[in-house]
Amino acid sequence: MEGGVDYLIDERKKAQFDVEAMKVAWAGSRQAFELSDRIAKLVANDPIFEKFSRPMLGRKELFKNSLRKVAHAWKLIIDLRLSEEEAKLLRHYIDEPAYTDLQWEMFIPAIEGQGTEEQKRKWLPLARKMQVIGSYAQTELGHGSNVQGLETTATFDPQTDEFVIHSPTLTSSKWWPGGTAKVSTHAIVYARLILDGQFHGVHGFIVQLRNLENHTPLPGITVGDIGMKFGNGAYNTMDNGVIRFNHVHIPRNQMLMRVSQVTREGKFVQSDVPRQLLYGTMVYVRQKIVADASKALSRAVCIATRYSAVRRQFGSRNGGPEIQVIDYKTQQSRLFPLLASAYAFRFVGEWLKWLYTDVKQRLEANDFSTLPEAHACTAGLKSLTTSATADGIEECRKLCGGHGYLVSSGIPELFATYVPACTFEGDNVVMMLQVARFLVKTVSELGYKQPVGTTAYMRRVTALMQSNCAVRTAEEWLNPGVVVEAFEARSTRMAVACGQRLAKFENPEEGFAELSADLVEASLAHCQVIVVSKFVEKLQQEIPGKGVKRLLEVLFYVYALFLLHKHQGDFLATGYLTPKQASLANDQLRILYSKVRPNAIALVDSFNHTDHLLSSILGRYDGNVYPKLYEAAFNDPFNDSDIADGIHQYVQPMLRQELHSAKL
Ligand SMILES: CCCCCCCCCCC/C=C/C(=O)SCCNC(=O)CCNC(=O)[C@H](O)C(C)(C)COP(=O)(O)OP(=O)(O)OC[C@H]1O[C@@H](n2cnc3c(N)ncnc32)[C@H](O)[C@@H]1OP(=O)(O)O
Ligand SMILES: Cc1cc2nc3c(=O)[nH]c(=O)nc-3n(C[C@H](O)[C@H](O)[C@H](O)COP(=O)(O)OP(=O)(O)OC[C@H]3O[C@@H](n4cnc5c(N)ncnc54)[C@H](O)[C@@H]3O)c2cc1C
Repeated sequence: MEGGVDYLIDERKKAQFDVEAMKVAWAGSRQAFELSDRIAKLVANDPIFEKFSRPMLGRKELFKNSLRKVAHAWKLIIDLRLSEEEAKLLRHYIDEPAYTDLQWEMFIPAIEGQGTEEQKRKWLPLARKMQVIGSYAQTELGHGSNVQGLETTATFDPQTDEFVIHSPTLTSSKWWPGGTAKVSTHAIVYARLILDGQFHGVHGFIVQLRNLENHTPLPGITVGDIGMKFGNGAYNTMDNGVIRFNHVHIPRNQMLMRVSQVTREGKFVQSDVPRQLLYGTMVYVRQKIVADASKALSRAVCIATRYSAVRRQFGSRNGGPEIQVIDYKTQQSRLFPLLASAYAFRFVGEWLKWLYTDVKQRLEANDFSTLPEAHACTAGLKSLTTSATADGIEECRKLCGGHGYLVSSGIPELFATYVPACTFEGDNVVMMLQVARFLVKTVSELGYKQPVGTTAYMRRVTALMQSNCAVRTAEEWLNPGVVVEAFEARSTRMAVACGQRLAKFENPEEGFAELSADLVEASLAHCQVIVVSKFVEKLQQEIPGKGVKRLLEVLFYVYALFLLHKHQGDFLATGYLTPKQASLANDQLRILYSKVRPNAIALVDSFNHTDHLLSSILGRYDGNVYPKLYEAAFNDPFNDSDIADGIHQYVQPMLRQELHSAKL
C-alpha cells in the first residue's frame, strides 16, 4: 500500500460481513483459498512476471518475453515441486495467453479423452514433462464452427502402414491453432479419414510439426503466424498459426483410436463409443471457460467498484466533497448486477466442474448416458457467461469514464484478451443453437419421457404453463422459490412455444433454421434457469462467517431480479408476470442496491485479487488513483523527451509556412 495510506479505509469499515470468510466462500474452501493466495503472491512478487509494460512492447519482443515467463514458470514448477493444480494456478496468475494453455488444456486432454491406453502410455508422460509441446489444430481457413466441413485429409496408405496428411485446398490450411506458429513440436490435427477412397468422418491425428533437435518445420509442413490480433498486448503473446500439409506421412498408430480404429489392413472399426466423444476436448475446455468467466468479470468489477468509490463528480454542498460516483443510482444499477453476476458465475462454474468430473468418470466406465446433458450445459453456459462477461468488462470501462479508456486502467487489455472467448471453443450463437436442439428434443418427448438433470423442472410442464406468479408486494420477491419458479415458467413457455411453432413446419430442419433467433432466446432463458438455480443451491449449503450468507442472498436477488427486469418482455409476453409484478421486482431491485452499497468495496476485496493481477491504477487496493495516474503518464516512454520524433521534420515546417520546401 502506498505509504501505508488506505484511501478506501472508510469504505472498508462499512462492511457488514466477514471479508475473510467471504474470501473462502468465493474460493470454494479454505484450502482452495490458501493455495490460490500463496500462488498469487508468488507471481506478484516475482519481477519476471511484471506485465504493466506489456501493451507497449512490439510483437517480437512481447512474444520473446512471454517465452521467458513460461520458461521461468516451468523452472519454478520443477524447483518448488508444484502440483498440477498449483501449476495451473501459476498460469492463471501469470495472466498471459501462451502455448502452455494449449499443451495443458487441449493437447493433453485430447489424448486423455480420445487416445487408446497404449497411446496415453506413450504420449502423456512426454507431454507432461514438456518433452513434446502440443497444440490443437482443428479450425481451418474455410471452416471453424462446422467441424464436419473440415477439408484436411488423412489418407491411409496400406503399403507403408501410414496416414498421409494433406491440405488439398487453400481453405483447408489450418488457421488459428494457438502455440503452433512458432513453438509446438506436435499438434492434434483434425482431418477427414479416407480409407480406400471412402470418407469415414473427421478424426484426430498426432502429427509432428518440428524437428526436436533444431526446431525447424519437418518436410512437407509450411507453418507461420496468422498475424496481429485485436489489442496491443492481449492475445498477441500467443502464436496462433497457419499450417499447410503437403503429403506428410505419419505412423498409423498416431490416429487417436479410442472412438474408432483403422486396422493394419486399412479396415474401419467403429467401437461402441459414440462418435461425439471426438468432440470431448471441447466439452472439457468449455467447462474451464465457464469457470474462468467469473475470474475475468470479477477483475473488471473490482476495478470499476474501487474507482467508483474514489471518483467524485458533482453535488458539492457548502464547499464539501462532491458525491462519490458509486452513490449514483444509475451507477449502482449498472455496476451491482455485474458484481452479482461475478458471484453467480463463480458458483455455476463450481457446479459445472462437478458435473464434468462426474461425466468424465462415467465416460471412463463407458457410460455415455449423461453426455448430451453435459454437452448442452457446457455449450450453453459457455455462451451465456462469456457473452455477459465480455459485455460486462466493456460496461466497467464505461463506468470508469474517460480514465477507463487508458491502458493503465487495466480494462482495455482485459477486454481484448477476454473477448475471443465469445468465439473460440464454439461461437456463442452456434453454441446456443446446440442447446436449442437439446431443448426441442426434450420438449418433443415430454409426453412420454421424464426430463432429467437441468431440464427436470419441465416435468411440471402443466403447472408451469398454467399457473401464474402470485407476488403482490416488492417484499414477496424476496423468496428463492418464487424467483426460480418465474424463471422456470418463462423458460418452459418459451421452449414449448418454439416446439409448437416448429411442429407446423413440414421439414423440421427448415423450421429450425427459420425460428433459430427465437430458439436462441429460449436457450438463453433455459441457461438462466441453471445459473439462478445453482445460486440457490449454493445458498442452501452451510456458509460460515458473520453476514456472509446474508450478503450472498442479497447478491442472488440482485442477479435474478436484474435479469428479470432486463428480460421483462419475455416474462410479460409469456403471460407468467403482470406489468405490476415486473414493476414490483424493479422496486425491490432498488432496495437491494442500497443493501449492496455499504458492502461494495468489501465484496470486491473478497475476490482477493492482487494489484499485480489487476494491473490497474484505477483498481489499486489502496485507492491512490490520481498521483499514480500522473506518475504513470510521465513514466510512459513517449514522454522521455519533450520533442517527439518527427516534430522538427513535419510540424515545424508547417508552423513556419515552409512545407513547400520541406522533405516529407
Ligand atoms: C479463457 C481461458 C479458459 C482456460 C482454458 C484454456 C483455453 C485454451 C485456449 C483455447 C483456444 C481455443 C481453441 C479452440 O477454439 S479449438 C476449436 C474449437 N472449435 C469449436 O468449438 C467448433 C464448434 N463446432 C462444434 O462443436 C460442432 O461442429 C457443432 C456441435 C457445432 C456441430 O457439429 P456436428 O455437425 O457434428 O453436429 P450436429 O449438430 O449434427 O450434432 C450431432 C450430435 O452430436 C452432439 N454433439 C455435438 N457436439 C457435441 C459435444 N461436444 N459433445 C457431445 N455431443 C455433441 C449433438 O448434440 C448431436 O446430438 P444428437 O444427434 O443427439 O442431436
Ligand atoms: C483467439 C482465438 C484462438 C483460437 N484458438 C484455436 C485453436 O487453438 N485451435 C483451433 O482449432 N481453433 C482455434 N480458434 C478458432 C475458433 O475455434 C473458431 O474461430 C470458432 O470455433 C468459430 O468458428 P469460425 O471462425 O468458423 O466462425 P464462423 O462459424 O464462420 O462464424 C461467423 C458467423 O457466422 C455465424 N454462424 C456460423 N454458423 C452458424 C449457424 N449454423 N447458424 C447461425 N449462425 C452461424 C456465427 O454466429 C458468426 O456470427 C481460435 C479462435 C480465436 C479467435
